[in-house]
Amino acid sequence: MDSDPDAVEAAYDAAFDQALALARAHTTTPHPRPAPTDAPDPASALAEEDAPEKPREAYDWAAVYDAEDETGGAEARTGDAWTAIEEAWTGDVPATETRADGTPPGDGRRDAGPVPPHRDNASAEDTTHGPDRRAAPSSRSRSAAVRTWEEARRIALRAARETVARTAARPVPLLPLEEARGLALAEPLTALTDLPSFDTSAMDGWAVAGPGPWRLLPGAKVLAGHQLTGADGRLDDGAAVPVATGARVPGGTTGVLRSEHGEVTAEGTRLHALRPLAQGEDIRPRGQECRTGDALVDEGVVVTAPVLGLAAAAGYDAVRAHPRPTAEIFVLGDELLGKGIPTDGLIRDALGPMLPAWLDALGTRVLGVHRLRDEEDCLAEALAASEADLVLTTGGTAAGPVDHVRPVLSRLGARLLVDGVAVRPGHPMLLAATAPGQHLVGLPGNPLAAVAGLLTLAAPLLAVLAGRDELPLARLPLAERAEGHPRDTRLLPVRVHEGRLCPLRYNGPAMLRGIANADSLAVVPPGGAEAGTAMEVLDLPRAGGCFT
Ligand SMILES: Nc1nc2c(c(=O)[nH]1)N[C@H]1C(S)=C(S)[C@@H](COP(=O)(O)OP(=O)(O)OC[C@H]3O[C@@H](n4cnc5c(N)ncnc54)[C@H](O)[C@@H]3O)O[C@H]1N2
Ligand code: MOO
Repeated sequence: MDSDPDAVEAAYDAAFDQALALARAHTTTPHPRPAPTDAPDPASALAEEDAPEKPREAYDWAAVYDAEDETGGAEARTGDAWTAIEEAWTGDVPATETRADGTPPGDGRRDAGPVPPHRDNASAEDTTHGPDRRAAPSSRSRSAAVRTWEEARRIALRAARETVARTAARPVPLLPLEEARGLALAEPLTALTDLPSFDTSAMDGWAVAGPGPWRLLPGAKVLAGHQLTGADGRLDDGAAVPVATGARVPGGTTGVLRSEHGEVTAEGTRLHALRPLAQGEDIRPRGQECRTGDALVDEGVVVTAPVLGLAAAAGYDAVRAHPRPTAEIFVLGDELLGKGIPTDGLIRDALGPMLPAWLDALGTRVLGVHRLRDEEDCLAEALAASEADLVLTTGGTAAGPVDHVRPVLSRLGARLLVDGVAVRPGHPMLLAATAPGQHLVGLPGNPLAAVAGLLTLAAPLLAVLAGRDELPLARLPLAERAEGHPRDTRLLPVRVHEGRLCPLRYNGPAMLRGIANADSLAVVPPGGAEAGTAMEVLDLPRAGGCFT
């Protein structure tokens, strides 16, 4: 892209006008209404409270997408654009009942294969049990209506909770501290000792007994990790002994006089205080931080660097922690290059390098990243063979000629729990139950849309599978107005500056420039939000997985 700002603006203008024309033209195109069906919708049956008040329409994603994609840097005009796009949506579009491949039932677009036998161990509410792995090609999987962003997250959480409930008997390993880093504690960390475990000097100076001046014990001192030398381990009233920070103070000590607050006279035998010394001053009493058996850290808290330190200080060599859930990534697209400069209509795969780092930070063990060609059989084979707790695909979630994710899920008998989310970018994202205890998140190919899918569906699911505390979303005020989508939630890359959220440019679905410079994603409600409004923010998992 031309780096001249005027040229960029002009390009956006042109693209935008074109998109608007497309969107407007689209209002005249009637959408097919799917045949009604009485069959229950598994994801709707999942929870009554998750059901949208009324079914959302199936969007014409192409028209909307075209407009959105080109406007990442030109937010000022999006209000008008959204209005026009909104008009384009008012056509005859309801399609709440679709097959997993996105086609209405009975349109004969693809032969989904024979109906799989009914599983007798799973109910319609079951969000965890997909078909048996490598099950025979099966019937269509039926989708839910497009979900709100909040509903989608709740469904992902619930799906994971049900999986956990079914596998609760799985033993939780006792892991050496160094192996527990990044995992969630499976039981509370309770102190195995008092901390400090002895009365400790907080300063370098002298341990003194009673009021001064004091008599210095000849040749005696107490260093950290050592006993009092040259005395019987106790200080009598009126006595003092040099002491180091961290040393155990001798019995009888009433305070520690800092080295800069004392003066030694009479050829090293007398100690005078240069300022008053309070009773107990600069002594850390035994048990000041905790007593043996006190709860130090709750179950579900991630073992971060400070938790590791605290566990060690409190006497632990090993802790019980939830093993990392596993994930396997399938990056789809014939256009993707693994290295080098993009050329000849080919582009670099941006998701293969990005997702493992984030999954690692989300507490996941990534089993592999595989780039697959846009071939249905190849995808079906790969998905059926995966043993990961969470399978992630990138690309192929839309309705193009090589968008195979939904058809393949249908073929494998997977059940769509979330089939499109009212969020921008990323609305073709999906969540499916693919096998007992296994889920699949289909991330759209557009890179920022993939990030949105990762944080909307995969992050809550993985948090539960990893036994982690569910982190409440933080709220911060907006530094300026955030443009929103008229009807959908918008996830907007933001930087936090002086405690306020500053929206970033280059936030189009195909762009990573905004998110790469972002601290978080702001959850912008439909219609946008004015400066000063407190917005929910999604923390971006920090790559590296150190949680420090
Ligand atoms: N007829 C329709 N077209 C589109 C729809 C639709 O519903 N109907 N949805 C649009 C929306 S919204 C999005 S988002 C994308 C989703 O597309 P897919 O998930 O099918 O992804 P692809 O078509 O494979 O790729 C989209 C875009 O992203 C680029 N891409 C894909 N993978 C990568 C990667 N690993 N690294 C970098 N870039 C990647 C790809 O080249 C495309 O440009 O579909 C819209 N169209
Ligand atoms: O435009 Mo799409 O919304 O990137 O998912």
